[in-house]
Amino acid sequence: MPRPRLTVLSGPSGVGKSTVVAELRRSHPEVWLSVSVTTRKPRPGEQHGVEYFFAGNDEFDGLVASGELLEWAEFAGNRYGTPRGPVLEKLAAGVPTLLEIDLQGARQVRTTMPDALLVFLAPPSWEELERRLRGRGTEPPDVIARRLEMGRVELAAEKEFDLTIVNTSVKDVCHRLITLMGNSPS
Ligand SMILES: Nc1nc2c(ncn2[C@@H]2O[C@H](COP(=O)(O)OP(=O)(O)O)[C@@H](O)[C@H]2O)c(=O)[nH]1
Ligand SMILES: Nc1ncnc2c1ncn2[C@@H]1O[C@H](COP(=O)(O)OP(=O)(O)O)[C@@H](O)[C@H]1O
Repeated sequence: MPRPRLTVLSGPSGVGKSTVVAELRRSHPEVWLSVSVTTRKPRPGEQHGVEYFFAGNDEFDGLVASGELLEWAEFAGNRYGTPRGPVLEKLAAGVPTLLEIDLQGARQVRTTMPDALLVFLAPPSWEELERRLRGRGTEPPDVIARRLEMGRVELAAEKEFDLTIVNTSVKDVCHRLITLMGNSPS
């Protein structure tokens, strides 16, 4: 049986990562999408245990202290982390697994799980990235400015990834990802 592949999807805020993950959840239930823990407040429509596990600062501190996170990072004023146990269980059970995490998290996974495939999701252009982030309308202008600043840093790190997919069409991105995840690491 081919080994299942741990795949990481990263890219600047607003590029479409959540949209791609939501489409994968709908169209490819055979892929397991890790649910991260975050100290960020839920956006309208986000459900505890679906998009994220929403946690307080003390709870997050506890998870870090007890080593329950595979990786974690602070991003734009909030903390985010991947629960370790479920990821290892799914991989051991042969289930293709996807983490949608930021650049700092991707770097940690590169070190701790060197077989992982690191995929960078890129916008068609900087202008389109700004348009998407502003168009989403979920953050106030100061938070958008901060995320765009982070976005420049993330875009500069593209070459650290195994490959780049440009998010022009969400369906095409999903198709590429599924194809990649079906191929065992050589
Ligand atoms: N390191 C790490 N980053 C995460 C995790 N979960 C989400 N992120 C990243 O945190 C950043 C902010 O996520 P979010 O607040 O949902 O905003 P959005 O990605 O702009 O919709 C994104 O780059 C996510 O990929 C995680 O478990 N670990
Ligand atoms: N391929 C695409 N074409 C046009 N708009 C897109 C595309 N992918 C995502 N979007 C839109 O861009 C905005 C940001 O997407 P989102 O998934 O929230 O990004 P991220 O999770 O990377 O921050 C959303 O309004 C989303 O509907």
